[in-house]
Amino acid sequence: MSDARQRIQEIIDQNRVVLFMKGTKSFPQCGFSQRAVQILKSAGAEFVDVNVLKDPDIRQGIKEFSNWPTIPQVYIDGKFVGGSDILSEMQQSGELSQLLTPKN
Ligand SMILES: N[C@@H](CCC(=O)N[C@@H](CS)C(=O)NCC(=O)O)C(=O)O
Ligand code: FES
Repeated sequence: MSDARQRIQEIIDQNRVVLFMKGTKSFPQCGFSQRAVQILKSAGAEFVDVNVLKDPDIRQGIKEFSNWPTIPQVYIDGKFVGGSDILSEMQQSGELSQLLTPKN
């Protein structure tokens, strides 16, 4: 396993909700990432942010890991959920709050 792959696996194993993004949740550096932050916040999610701009290996690695070409990327319970468009759709359908509700 590559170093980036291993680090990504650890991050998603150790944190229930993770947003791989450009910038940080307090200072997003792209509108798409900002939208993802807003959606997660409005859903009341506690989440960890990973700034891919600070780490080119993670920026590339997360695309391969998820088989998804763009940032932001959200993981919930170790599973890839999607980018900002998917997050927005799931917010509107109510699926997002369902996913965020702990199962046990
Ligand atoms: N429609 C996408 C928008 C995300 C997007 O287009 N991201 C681009 C620009 S920020 C990207 O990650 N490009 C590759 C890169 O910058 O590494 C979504 O739903 O998340
Ligand atoms: S950084 Fe340019 S669109 Fe995201």
